[in-house]
Amino acid sequence: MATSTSAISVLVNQRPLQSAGSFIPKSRCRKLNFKTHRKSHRVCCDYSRFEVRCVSYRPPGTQLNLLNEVSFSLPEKSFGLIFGQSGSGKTTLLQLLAGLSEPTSGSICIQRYGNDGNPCQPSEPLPPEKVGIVFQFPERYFVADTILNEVIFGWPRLKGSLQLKERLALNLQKAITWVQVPDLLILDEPLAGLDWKARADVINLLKQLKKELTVLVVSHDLKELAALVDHSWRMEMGGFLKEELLPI
Ligand SMILES: Nc1ncnc2c1ncn2[C@@H]1O[C@H](COP(=O)(O)OP(=O)(O)OP(=O)(O)O)[C@@H](O)[C@H]1O
Repeated sequence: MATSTSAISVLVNQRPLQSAGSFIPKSRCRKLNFKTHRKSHRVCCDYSRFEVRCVSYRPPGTQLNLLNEVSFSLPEKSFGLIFGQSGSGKTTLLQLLAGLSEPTSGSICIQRYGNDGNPCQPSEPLPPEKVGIVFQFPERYFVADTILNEVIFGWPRLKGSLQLKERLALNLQKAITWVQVPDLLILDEPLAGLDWKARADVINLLKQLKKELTVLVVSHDLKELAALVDHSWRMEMGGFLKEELLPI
């Protein structure tokens, strides 16, 4: 069973990876009139973080918050792990990060910092196209092994349309290359239901991906992922998140 491995491939491997450090060009200096600085001067942005600020979520038509003032941040090119009891709200949080639902309050953004540790630009909302998501049950969402095959799945399969298909496929390939890899990759239970070989493959893949992008994982498999983890949080029942070392 290698469902999750192929799902990650669907989202990532078919596209060229960004070169290391391309998330924010090193020491990109801009002339800014940024509010935290009293007067306009040269500001150097050295690194960035994905920041979730005081996010609460209540599904439309319900009376209960699934997430309650969740705040955390993840530096670029680091590996974060969220663990916690079933039903505490972990998947709900990932869905907000991927832009599949909107927070009821709070914000999800990218904040760039200078080498003095202060913000060097106003924060920007995290655009959904910068986020790749591997769902807990990818087989429910995908039918093919590559993005290209997935997208052209419904295309005409008649003999005579081969040329048209080739042309469309070429255009698609260009579009996919243009979109490139996400900056933030989130994975919901990437090891669940896999045999030992597939689990080892996914862990190796995550190790490689961590060099290229920021990774956030929700998992119960804490021991197997521990070596990769830079930051971890526990989601408590009721959708309360707190920073906590892995309990292993
Ligand atoms: N649209 C919705 N409306 C109402 N309740 C919902 C909705 N979506 C999820 N829930 C409930 O919110 C809670 C959190 O669900 P969520 O799937 O985020 O938990 P989880 O921590 O990811 O659990 P698991 O580890 O089992 O995947 C659950 O009790 C779930 O039933």
